[in-house]
Amino acid sequence: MEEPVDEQAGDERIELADGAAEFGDPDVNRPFERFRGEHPIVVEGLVNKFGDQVVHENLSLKVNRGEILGVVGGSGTGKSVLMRSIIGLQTPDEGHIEVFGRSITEGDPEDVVGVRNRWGVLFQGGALFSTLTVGENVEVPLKQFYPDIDIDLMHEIARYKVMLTGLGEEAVAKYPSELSGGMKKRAGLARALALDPELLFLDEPTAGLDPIGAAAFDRLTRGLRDALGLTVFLITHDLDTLYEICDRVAVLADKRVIAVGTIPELLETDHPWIDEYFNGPRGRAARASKERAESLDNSTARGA
Ligand SMILES: Nc1ncnc2c1ncn2[C@@H]1O[C@H](COP(=O)(O)OP(=O)(O)OP(=O)(O)O)[C@@H](O)[C@H]1O
Repeated sequence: MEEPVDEQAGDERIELADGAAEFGDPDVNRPFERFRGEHPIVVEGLVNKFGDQVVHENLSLKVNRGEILGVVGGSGTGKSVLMRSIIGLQTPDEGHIEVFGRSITEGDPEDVVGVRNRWGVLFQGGALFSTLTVGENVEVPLKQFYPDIDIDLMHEIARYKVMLTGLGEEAVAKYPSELSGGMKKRAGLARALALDPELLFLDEPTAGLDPIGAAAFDRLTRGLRDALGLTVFLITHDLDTLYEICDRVAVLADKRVIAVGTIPELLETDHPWIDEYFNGPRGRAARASKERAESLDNSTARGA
């Protein structure tokens, strides 16, 4: 038997179907889309050259959704160039990069704009605008991507993001020159979080911080990843950071990613750089510190 046709309901269905079709189109920028695939970042066969200098040659890497991936390598091995390639600030000579399943290296640049508002970046040193207050710095990406947003709402979002990074409310009105190094990093992080990103890029976030400040920043990074469900691409030279918060570590050497895995997995490889890095005096000290902290945790748990 045929269903009775309700013209009004039919119209509604058509309207909904139209809307759904528009949002289902992969070419449309969907502001509230969340990536559900396994690898938010996929790099394949990357080549980067500056004149005669080959920085990357056939570099490949996949980042898992929800992980904190530490990226290490000697100075000048191309960690920052890799990050810049992924976020579209460096055009590679060859290779393919996808972020959230969309090509960064090919296709319509407008499409990349639709992906760019889904990541946040903390550059080395914070890269804050010195003539803007912390709050105004956080508002920069909001104004860029959501120019019609209500001004009071924008101030409120900026205030919230600043406080999310552990800075007091009074920091909102301060200029970068009035902040300590650690506070600048947090302010830069607040700006990186302005657009509620799914993906966070951190370039040497603990460089220049004292050990206590660095440990606090590590805890903040892990806490934000856990609370907000972020994926974190973290370039660092800080062995304590690797041991404390990174799920996996990617090692850059010989112009490519030579290994990626947990630290115990990396220790099983016999690459001389990896061996020297993790088994050298600093590597041993970081491991001992991690083991001490774990044994303290265990004895506290047993005593409780
Ligand atoms: N715009 C550029 N023009 C020319 N050469 C560049 C440019 N950007 C980077 N390079 C070169 O590429 C190489 C890799 O640089 P990159 O900054 O990625 O290294 P890195 O691994 O991040 O180093 P560090 O650990 O010291 O920060 C370096 O030799 C650098 O001089």
